[in-house]
This record gives sequence, C-alpha cells and structure tokens, in this order.
Amino acid sequence: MPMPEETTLPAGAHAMAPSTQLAALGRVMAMAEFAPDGTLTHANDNYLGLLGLTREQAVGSHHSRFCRKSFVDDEAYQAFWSRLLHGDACSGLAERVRQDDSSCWLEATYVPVIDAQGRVRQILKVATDVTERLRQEQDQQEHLLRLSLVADASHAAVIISDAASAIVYVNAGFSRLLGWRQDEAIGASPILLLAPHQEAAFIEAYRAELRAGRSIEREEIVIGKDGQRYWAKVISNPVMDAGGRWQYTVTMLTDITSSKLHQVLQHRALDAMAREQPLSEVLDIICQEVERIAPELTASILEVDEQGRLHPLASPSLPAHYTEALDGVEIGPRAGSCGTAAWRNEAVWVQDIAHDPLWDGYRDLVLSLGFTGCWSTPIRNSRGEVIGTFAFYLRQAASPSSAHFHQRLVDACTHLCTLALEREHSRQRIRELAFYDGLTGMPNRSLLYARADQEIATCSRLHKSMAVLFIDLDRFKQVNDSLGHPAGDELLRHVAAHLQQQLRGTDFAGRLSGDEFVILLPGCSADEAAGAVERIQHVLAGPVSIAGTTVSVSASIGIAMFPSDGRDIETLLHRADMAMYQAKSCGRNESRFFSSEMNQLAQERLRLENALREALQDNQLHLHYQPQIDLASGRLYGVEALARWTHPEFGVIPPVRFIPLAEECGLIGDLGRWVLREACRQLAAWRAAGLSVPAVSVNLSPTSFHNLDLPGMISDTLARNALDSADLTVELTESVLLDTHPSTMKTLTEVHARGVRLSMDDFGTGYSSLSYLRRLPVSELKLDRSFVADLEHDEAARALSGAILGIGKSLHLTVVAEGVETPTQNEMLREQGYPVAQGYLFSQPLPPDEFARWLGTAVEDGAPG
Ligand SMILES: Nc1nc2c(ncn2[C@@H]2O[C@@H]3COP(=O)(O)O[C@H]4[C@@H](O)[C@H](n5cnc6c(=O)[nH]c(N)nc65)O[C@@H]4COP(=O)(O)O[C@H]3[C@H]2O)c(=O)[nH]1
Repeated sequence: MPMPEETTLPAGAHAMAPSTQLAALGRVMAMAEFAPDGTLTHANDNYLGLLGLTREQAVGSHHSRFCRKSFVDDEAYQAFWSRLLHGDACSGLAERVRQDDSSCWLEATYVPVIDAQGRVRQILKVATDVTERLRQEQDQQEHLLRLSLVADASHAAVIISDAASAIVYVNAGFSRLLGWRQDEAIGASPILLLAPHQEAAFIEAYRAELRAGRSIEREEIVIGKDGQRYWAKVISNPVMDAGGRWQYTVTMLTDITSSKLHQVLQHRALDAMAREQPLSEVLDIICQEVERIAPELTASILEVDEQGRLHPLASPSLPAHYTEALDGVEIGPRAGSCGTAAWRNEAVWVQDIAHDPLWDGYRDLVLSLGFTGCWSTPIRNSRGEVIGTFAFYLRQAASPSSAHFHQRLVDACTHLCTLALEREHSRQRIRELAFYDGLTGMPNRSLLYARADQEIATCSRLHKSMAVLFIDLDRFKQVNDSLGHPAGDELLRHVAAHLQQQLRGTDFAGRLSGDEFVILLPGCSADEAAGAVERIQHVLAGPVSIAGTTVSVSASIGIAMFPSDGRDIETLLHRADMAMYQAKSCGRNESRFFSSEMNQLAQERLRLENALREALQDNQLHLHYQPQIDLASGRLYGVEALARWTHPEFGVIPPVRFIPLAEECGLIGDLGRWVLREACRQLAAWRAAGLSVPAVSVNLSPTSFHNLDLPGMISDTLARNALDSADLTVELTESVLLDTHPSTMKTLTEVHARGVRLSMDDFGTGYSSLSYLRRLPVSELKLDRSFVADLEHDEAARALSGAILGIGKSLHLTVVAEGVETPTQNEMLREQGYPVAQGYLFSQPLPPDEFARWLGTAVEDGAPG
C-alpha cells in the first residue's frame, strides 16, 4: 500500500459549520475532534464504527493510537501535526488502524479551528471510508498490469487507438514485429503508419464499421518501419463508452506471412496441378506468383538431370535467349548460382554477380539483363537428391529485412517445386510402367497397339502401305535355360538396343513378350520391308558376349503388309506371327512374307491341335510295337512302342507331325503318361497271354522330365501291371541335354535309380558332346538310322557306326542299330559286333495283335525276322 499522502488545503475553516449541516454531515461521514495535543475529544458513531472502538475506548486517546507505528515514527507525521498546529488544513488518504489491527483507508480532511487570538483550539476531522474503493482500484491496477504483461509477451502486435485514430498504446510485440518504438508510434494513425498504400475510401469504410460498433477481421499486407512487407491477420475491436460512442479501438496484428505465402502460392499451383496442367505451366504459375508478391524478384526454375546437367523448366520473365543458353550447362563448383547450388546441394547467394568468381564464364549474359544478384536454392526430392534449382534474380541488393521475407518465399516455392517435379516424375514413371517394357525400355504391347492404330489411320488417309515385322529370336529358350535368366535378359536388352538403332523416321519398335519384338515400318513397301529385314538380320547376326560366353544370335522374321494382309493391328500381327512361324520352321535366321496359304496352314494347324486334344481325351491314339532283335541269338530283345493316330476326318497323321504339335500346345506331358500306361498294360497283357516279351521301350520328350512326379508315376504304373523296372526302357533324345530345367537331371537320375533303363535315341545326329554320356545315367545307345542307311555305300558311315559301337562298349552300354532294312545292313552290323538291331527287315511297327501273331510266327521259325 502506498503511504497516505497528506495534502494541505487552503486555510479557511475558522468556525464550525452551522449545526444542521453538521448533523447532516455527521450522518454520512465519520467526524472527530482532537485537542491541539492530539487527544481525541469527540467522535461520532461513524468514526467509532470505522475504527471498531467504543466511545470510552476512543475518547481520550492520542491520535497516534489510530495510526500505524511506522507512520507515527516517520518525520511526515510530525510535519503533519506541525502544519495543523500552524493553522493549515490537511487532507488526503490516510491509513488508520482498527481495534482488531486491520487497516482502514480514509479520505480525510483535518481542519484546525482557530480562535480570535489566532491560536488553534481544536482540530476537526471529517473522513470517509475508502477502503473498499481502494481495494477495487488496486485490483484493477493489478489486472491492467497483468494485461500489459500479456500484451507485451504476445508475438502479436497490439495497438490501442482513440476515436480520432491516434495510437495511444502499442505493446512490445508491435515494436518487435514492425520496428517502431512505442514513442514513435504514439499519436500516429495505425492505417497511415502500417498500410500507407490503402486508399481513402478504404480507410473511411474501416472507420465506419468501427464507429458502428462492429469488429473487423481481415488479412492485409502491412509494411514495417524499414519497408519490410508482412501478411498480417488484423482484428480491430471498437470499445464503446457507456453512451454507445466509439471511444477506442483495440487492434491486434498477427504475422501470417509464412502460412499466407504457402496458401497463396499453393492455391494457384495446386489448382493447376489438380487440373493436370503441364509441368511447365504449373512452374510458370509459381514464378509469376512470386513476382507478383515480391516485384523486385525475377524467378527461375531449372531441372537437374541424372547426368548433372541443367535444363530450363520455367522463367516466364527471363528472355528466351538467356534460358536457352543455360540448357545443358553442367553443374559444378563454379557454375553460376544455380549450377553451384545443385553441385553443393545447398543454397548459393551471389550478391555481386559482376565480381563473384562463381559467375566466371556466365556473367556477361546475366549482367546485360540488368541483374546484379542471384540466389539459388536446390530443389530436392523426398530422398534428398537434387532434382532442380529455384532461383531469384535481383536488380539491386536486397535489404537485410527483405532477406527474411525472401527466405520464406524460397521455402514455400521449393516445397511446391518438389511436389510438382516429383509428381511429374511419378507420372512419367507410371507412363513408363504402363507403356514401356521394364526390361528393355522399349514400348510395350499397349503402346505398340496405340501407335499402330495411329500409323494405320495415317497410312490409310495418305494411301500408303505399312509393313509389320514380327521378330522372334532363334533358340532363345536354350540361351535362357543354359546360361540362366539374367543372361537371357541381357541378350534381350542387347537385341532391343540393336533393333532400336535400326529405326528410321516414323519406324516404331516394341517388345510384345518374351523374345518377340515387333517393328512397324509406316509408308514402307514390300520391297523396302525385305531390305529392312535383311538389315535387321545382318545387325543381329553378330556374335554377342553374354555372361562370359559368346552367343550367336539370329532371328526369324515374319512380315505382314497393310492394307493387303489386314487393315487392323490385331490381324496384321497375327499374320506376321504366322509368317514368322513359317520362317522358323524353315530353319534359323529366315524370314517370310505372309501369304494366304500360310493362313490356311495355320487354320489347319489349329484344327489339328483341337483334334489332338480330343484324341487324347477320347482315347483315339494307339500304340504300334516294333521288335528289337538280339543279333547273336536271333531272339526278341524288346519292343519299341510308337504312337499312332488315325483321325476320322484327317486320316492317318504321322508322329513326326503330331508329336511336335503336342509339344507346342502343351499336350506332350499327357501323351507321355498315356503311352507309358498303355505300353505297360500291353506288356502285361502279352505276358498274361503267354507271350515272352522281354521289355518295352517308350519315347518320352524332354519336357516330360520337368515333372518331378514322373519317377513315382512310372513305379506306380509298373506295380499296377505287376512289372519289374527292368521290363521298361525309356528312350530320350539328345535334346534333353540342352534342357537346363532344374528338374530334368533330378528326374532322370531318379528314374534310373528305380532300375528303369534309359536309352539315348537317334545317337550320333545331335550335339555330339560325348562328355554327357558320362553324366547321364543311360544304359543304351540307339545308332541313328541315317548311319545304317549309308552303311552299304559310305565308308565314313561304316567307320562312324564302328566308332559309336566302340564308344558304347567302352562305356558298357548296349548299342541298338535302328532302321535296318536290308540283309546286307544286318550282316554288316553283325560283323561290326552290334548286339541288337531294329528295322523293317525284321518288322514294321505293328498293332498289338499283329505283333503277337508276328512273334508267334517268329518263334516257330526260331529266328524272328
Ligand atoms: N525308314 C525307316 N524307318 C524305320 C525303320 N524301322 C523303324 N523306323 C521308324 O523309325 C522311327 C523310330 O522311332 P524314333 O527314332 O524314336 O522316332 C520317333 C519318335 O521320336 C517319335 N515318336 C513316336 N512315338 C512317340 C511317342 O509315343 N512319344 C514320343 N515322345 N515320341 C514318339 O516319332 C518318331 C517317328 O516315329 P515313327 O514314324 O513311328 O518312326 C519310327 C519307326 O517307324 C526302318 O527300317 N526304316
């Protein structure tokens, strides 16, 4: 509590007031009379009540009894009494002590009563209790103090202005945000100070709202003391007096520059992105918005490619010749602001282009445009890699205060640029995934079809032809199987690259699937197409080093012509595919134009394929059996089961036709299983009928050995027919060696392990690697019939058959000579030491009952054949 201040009233109360007035005063006020020595002589009830004393307790006490000791001991107390005794009235706020030692505050006036001789006779005191009022005032002051503490601590700028729009108060936040000290702001008009650009009409409308007692909330650009611009949220609240008149305005400004920058920039840029506007337009919008917000800046956005080169993306206010000159510039430690920023992966601010060494070699171009500074910031993707730069060019040095604002612009813009660039990259990636083949980077089937439709439409309009080339690599599967899939992929990439190098003008190449490629040659005649095919085959023919091995590549190519072979891409591709199939069946590295006969052949093939499927389902296939003769004893060594198919409509179809077909259309597994079951059943049936047939051989294609269940299936079949594993021989061809399917060797070994003999068919014609004979668990070789056919006339054939027998013997393998047709051949083989022979000389392959008859006859004769 402050010390009560005792002030002196002008002297003048020389006599008591009239009694009626005093009585009235006594009813509302505390009144007392003191003797000049300070003794209380009279006190009214109000006075006594105020001090909490009875009249007896109070009257006769000295004045000091009612005061705090600290006051009584103070010089001020003596001075107070001296003034009174000197005849001066005193009035002021006084603290007095109640009976219970609590304080009460009085607004008191002491008036000395002076007699005719000029002596002080008594001192009258009139007082009002102001304890409650003081408490309220103190509370209010504390409240105000707390309020101003809050206002000062706030980041917001608080302004209180009066009805004449003069600032009466600003908080510390105001000075912090806008730069003016309190004494500089007081008295100024808030709008003129902070928004001098506002028009008179705006100011009047603002004031009218406040005058009407309505609050205002707006987002405005305000300008600080040093010219720095901010976006502020401005809330003005009018304070009205009791009569409803506008007295004050409390205005609060919050800095929303960052969020507003994001909002303004984002609104337009994101809107453009949502509308699927091209990247360059989205980035142009960002630059234009920046230049609108900060006209002292010229913005530019560059892309950094994977090779570290710059490419202009957007710079709507820079001349084209300047941005074109930047295209392809390599980033580096001294490559202007942008090239250096991208190189360092950090912002580079060059304030003096004319002298900064980073601009050596580039400065003339930019100085001639009037720019003196350039601030460039890297744009990074979500992995932190630099994908572009965002730069401001300045014509004059920026003030330190605007640097803060510019930094905020950079932050907002680089964020948006990242978004736009990453979005563009993802769109490109999606386009690539949707339209390009991931392995080779070539257009995929979808893009190929779309492009073909366009080209067909163009060729049709211009009455031009177009060639569609269907390219299939020869023996790609073997590369894939023998060298592994990564090597196969490498080969495909190699071929794709070479094909693309062959394209000219509007030519278009795509990968259809696997090792199938398609090339469209719009406007190309058949002759020109033939030339292109020759060129392609020549380019592909060279040996390629893949996975450390040299591989010779070749391709079979089918050609279909628009419009003669088809008017839509599906038909053209289908026909080019047929032509390719024909080319392939003629050997490697061939090409064929589509012809209507091919179409017929293809149709027939399709019919045959369906018929074979049905034949297998409906048990229309049969087995014929050809005897194999032990040459030393003339006895039956075994029989070879050979599949036969007579179609009700197409007639007899030879195995050389339907076996490859079954292979191609995936029926070979079913066929093999059927042959195994049927041959074993027949062997058991013959034996049951008393015929002595030592063993049966069945042919299985390499694909059958992919099936790991094959050994189990063989054992089951043998068991079901009560046969031993030695009763069965499985013939396989040398092509099984080229089959690198992981199951093949395992299945072969397992079949062998179960005691089933393996026989190598057509030996001597295939891949001529003898080393495999050690690896494969074969027990028998079958000399190919081509050697036998030439035995009589060809010395070399004789030598070879002798050599093959020698190999067989040295490896302890039985060698069976196939295709023995004449007694001379038979004799020669016998002389060479061949143990077993098979051929028309002994018997054609026969149906089971005929074979039974043949065997009966042969047994009777004692020497079959
Ligand atoms: N010129 C001549 N030919 C003779 C002579 N002796 C036998 N042949 C024929 O030579 C072929 C021997 O069968 P392959 O070499 O395994 O050759 C078979 C075999 O690779 C395949 N094949 C036949 N049946 C099956 C089968 O059930 N499964 C599989 N995977 N292939 C089979 O079809 C090929 C041809 O079979 P076929 O037409 O039955 O032809 C048979 C047979 O009729 C002869 O003295 N002179």
